[in-house]
Amino acid sequence: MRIGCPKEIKNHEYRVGLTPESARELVGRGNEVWMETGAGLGIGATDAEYISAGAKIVDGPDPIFAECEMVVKVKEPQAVERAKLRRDQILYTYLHLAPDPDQTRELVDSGVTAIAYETVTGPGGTLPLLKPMSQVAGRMSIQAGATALEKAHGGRGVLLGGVPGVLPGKVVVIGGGVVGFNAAQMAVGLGGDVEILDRDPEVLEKVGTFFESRASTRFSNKTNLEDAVRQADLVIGAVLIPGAAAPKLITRALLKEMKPGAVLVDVAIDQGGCFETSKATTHAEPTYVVDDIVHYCVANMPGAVARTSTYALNNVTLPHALQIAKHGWKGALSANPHLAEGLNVHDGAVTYEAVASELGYDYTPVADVLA
Ligand SMILES: NC(=O)C1=CN([C@@H]2O[C@H](COP(=O)(O)OP(=O)(O)OC[C@H]3O[C@@H](n4cnc5c(N)ncnc54)[C@H](O)[C@@H]3O)[C@@H](O)[C@H]2O)C=CC1
Ligand SMILES: CC(=O)C(=O)O
Ligand SMILES: [Mg+2]
Repeated sequence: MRIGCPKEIKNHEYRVGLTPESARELVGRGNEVWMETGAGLGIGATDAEYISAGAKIVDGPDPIFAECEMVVKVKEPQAVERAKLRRDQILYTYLHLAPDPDQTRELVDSGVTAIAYETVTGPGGTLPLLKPMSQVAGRMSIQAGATALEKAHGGRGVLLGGVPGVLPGKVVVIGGGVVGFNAAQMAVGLGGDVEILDRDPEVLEKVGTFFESRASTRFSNKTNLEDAVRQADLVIGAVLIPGAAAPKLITRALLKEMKPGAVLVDVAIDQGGCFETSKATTHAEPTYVVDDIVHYCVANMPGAVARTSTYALNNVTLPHALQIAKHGWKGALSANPHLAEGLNVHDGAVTYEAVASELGYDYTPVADVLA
């Protein structure tokens, strides 16, 4: 198969879909890999490294979108990229369609076969292609939140770990999944006063057992959540209902009851955000203030630590890319029901139920397109 990897163009996105090592694996199994010139520079990988891995370097994204059977990316295609997608082409990347009607419509209109990393499943309902980026974003959320808490960045001037004789900052993590767990690990490590809320008793048991007395846990209902948020210096929004838009758990009215200068980090922003006042920001301008509360809502947090993130991402995306390249998308998805969960759009149809119901499309089950 001819596989292409364009340079990412989202604001401050430095990751790349394929590392030179991944290109080498694909080429070694008889595939062609076309890399856009400079695609790997954000992770320190030069064109020369891709060439020695067996890839071909092409000028600009156009040859990739025009001539490759599969396009491997990191972020959702931006509008100029969507205009280049073709029927009979496979797009393999993060999509986050539920909160993004424009992207969904243009993917549907293009006829492309779009496989979303974030909805590919693993055993036990896990999301193995989202997991490494959630680990990164969870860990980064505490760094970002700690910085935003500094006065010069609009925060209330609280050091998360406190100092001897002064209490630490209160960190409230909403959602104890991968992002929440990793955020809690960092916050505990810094000496913060950490509380984790979730509504899944098994998640609460897992984090409770792991953190023991180093973090407290509470069931996430409206009363408990509001009580925790009122006390917080830093709130991490880390909830997910797979494929669906995030529920709005902190209303604008509740902001007025928070401590002025407190910080909200909405990691769930790529699914629309879990705070009513969240709107996506970029690494260039990551924060804004509403009612004295600092909001950090960067939708591609891992892009800032591109090298770590790209290698972590390729570790989980490459095995499926190899299968798609070997068997074609239909063969690979038919053989692997977990990968089939990744199919969001095919030949003008929406094939992921939560996206279809969120955005008012007819839902076509993946089984129907594989038949
Ligand atoms: N902004 C960014 O750069 C990045 C964002 N993300 C996003 O972070 C979000 C979280 O991802 P993961 O941690 O991997 O998901 P996960 O599925 O591992 O964890 C989500 C948790 O939220 C809990 N939850 C659902 N509704 C809740 C509620 N009402 N109250 C409390 N908890 C609730 C679930 O029980 C689950 O434990 C996703 O939207 C993901 O796309 C992930 C990576 C990067
Ligand atoms: C998960 C995701 O959207 C990201 O890593 O940017
Ligand atoms: Mg994202």
